[in-house]
Amino acid sequence: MGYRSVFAPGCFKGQNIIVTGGGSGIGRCTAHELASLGAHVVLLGRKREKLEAVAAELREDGGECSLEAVDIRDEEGVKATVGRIVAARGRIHGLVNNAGGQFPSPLTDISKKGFEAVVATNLTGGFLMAREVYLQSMRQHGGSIVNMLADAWGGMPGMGHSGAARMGMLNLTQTAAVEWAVSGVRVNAVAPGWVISSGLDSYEDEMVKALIPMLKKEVPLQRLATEAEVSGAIVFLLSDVSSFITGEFIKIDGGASCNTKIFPLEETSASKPFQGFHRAEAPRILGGPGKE
Ligand SMILES: CCCCCCC/C=C/C(=O)SCCNC(=O)CCNC(=O)[C@H](O)C(C)(C)COP(=O)(O)OP(=O)(O)OC[C@H]1O[C@@H](n2cnc3c(N)ncnc32)[C@H](O)[C@@H]1OP(=O)(O)O
Ligand SMILES: NC(=O)C1=CN([C@@H]2O[C@H](COP(=O)(O)OP(=O)(O)OC[C@H]3O[C@@H](n4cnc5c(N)ncnc54)[C@H](OP(=O)(O)O)[C@@H]3O)[C@@H](O)[C@H]2O)C=CC1
Repeated sequence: MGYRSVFAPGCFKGQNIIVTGGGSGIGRCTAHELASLGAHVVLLGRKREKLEAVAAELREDGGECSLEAVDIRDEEGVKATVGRIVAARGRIHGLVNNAGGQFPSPLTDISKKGFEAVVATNLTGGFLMAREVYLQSMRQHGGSIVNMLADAWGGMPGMGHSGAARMGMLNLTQTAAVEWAVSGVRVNAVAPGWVISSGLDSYEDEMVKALIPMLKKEVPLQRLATEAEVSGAIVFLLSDVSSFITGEFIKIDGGASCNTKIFPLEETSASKPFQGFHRAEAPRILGGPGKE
């Protein structure tokens, strides 16, 4: 039949792909996936030593990579960094806007500076990266951008600054997709729920431990995601398999956002509230008004 999967070995050969936050967690895992598929990965983050450690791992596995230390919130730094990458590599085929994070805190305890630091990290920084990559390479040659969101579809106590930034990033994803489609650039996003990653090391052990039973109650698949489950979706959106998908996002949340939470998960998974349910009995079962 001649069918060949794009995820076949070497399917990203000849492509230069920037992964921000490539020195740890989901970024590191994505970098491994892409390098194993033949891409030249440009690892980007603030701490050079973290990037060097991941670069050594990739090279040990036979992968190709380079690295750039920059704070994505620094406009001039981002411009110069993207300029150096284009000068060295010729063009940029893909950007994974993964760098980000926050500190958990109730809204009343967040200072203006703290709020702005989180918005700058999760929204402005991603904007600066995407804009520069577009202006300096993708506008001329096309490409694919994948932005990082989070499971922020409702209020999430302690994460108000981050949730606001991620929802901003969703609209930025859609707007960039529309404005840049004419240049052959696709812009999509992934929205994970909680992921077992190095990122969780920055949270207190007690908080992470408390999360597990909570997630079992709220997440239909009853666990946290793995880094590879997120990087798989990122690679799909970067690849030609998704060539007619733009302005879209993929939730990687084990079904959490589909769960209305009206009934406890253990009840709904067995459809217990509706066993033996007949429409005529609705007023009796649900307690609402109805015809006698
Ligand atoms: C909405 C749904 C979200 C779902 C999330 C699901 C789970 C997500 C998990 C993850 O994201 S894992 C990744 C975790 N990794 C990180 O968070 C690392 C990156 N984070 C950071 O670098 C910081 O948190 C930062 C604030 C985003 C940036 O740090 P920066 O070095 O620029 O800030 P500072 O100069 O240190 O501080 C600026 C400002 O912010 C206040 N602040 C910083 N940390 C805290 C804290 N722990 N508690 C309270 N306030 C904090 C800091 O105090 C500064 O403000 P002022 O005090 O000077 O007013
Ligand atoms: N783990 C989870 O449960 C979830 C994570 N996410 C998001 O996924 C992304 C990856 O998270 P994860 O791998 O778990 O966490 P990590 O903390 O391991 O990764 C975050 C990366 O972002 C980099 N980074 C942070 N701020 C900046 C900055 N200003 N400039 C450049 N690089 C920066 C860090 O590198 P350095 O320290 O070198 O700057 C780090 O490598 C983040 O955006 C995170 O918020 C979303 C939903 C859930």
